[in-house]
Amino acid sequence: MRDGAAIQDQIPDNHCFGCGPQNDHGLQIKSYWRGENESVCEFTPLPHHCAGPTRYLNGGIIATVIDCHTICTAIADGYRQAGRDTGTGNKIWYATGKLEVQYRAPAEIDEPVELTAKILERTERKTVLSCELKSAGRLCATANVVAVRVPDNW
Ligand SMILES: CCCCCCCCCC(=O)SCCNC(=O)CCNC(=O)[C@H](O)C(C)(C)COP(=O)(O)OP(=O)(O)OC[C@H]1O[C@@H](n2cnc3c(N)ncnc32)[C@H](O)[C@@H]1OP(=O)(O)O
Repeated sequence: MRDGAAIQDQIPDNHCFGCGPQNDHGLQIKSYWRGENESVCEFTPLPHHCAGPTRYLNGGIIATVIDCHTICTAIADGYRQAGRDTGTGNKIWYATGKLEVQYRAPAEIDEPVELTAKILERTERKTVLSCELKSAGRLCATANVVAVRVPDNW
């Protein structure tokens, strides 16, 4: 179950490799709210996103999708906290201050990965999130992320 349109399709001017709709060479992940403090994302790897063995997903790609899913969640939450629809009015941007990933099991290259992010804490300057990544129902990575509010000219 997920709520509304993709968060990334509501954030303007995003050329990010992982989540920017404006980046034709990027991963173009899509994240959706699931309730108040949780968001979900499903990403289908391509064969060239592999690790050394071609059957497993590259760890950098795993970090990137976790990074982008959580930071976009923090951005959308920033708009919610401001009482605005995502992407309306003055831009709200967050950058990754900290991204800590634990790789618990390999993720299959030929299965979609499912990400669930949770907002644990928020202040005016930062949002702390956790994230789980599953492949074929197996927990493959967990992460803690600190998203830091940055000016809209960052
Ligand atoms: C259209 C836009 C769509 C964008 C989507 C992008 C998704 C992908 C996101 C990325 O990949 S962004 C690229 C990777 N990240 C960077 O390049 C960030 C580089 N670092 C910085 O620019 C600055 O260090 C940063 C903005 C993160 C923080 O600098 P500040 O001087 O503004 O922060 P400050 O030191 O005042 O700390 C603000 C709060 O954040 C906390 N903080 C900052 N860095 C931290 C850190 N590394 N770990 C933990 N907490 C951290 C800090 O403790 C503090 O918390 P409190 O308010 O509770 O005291």
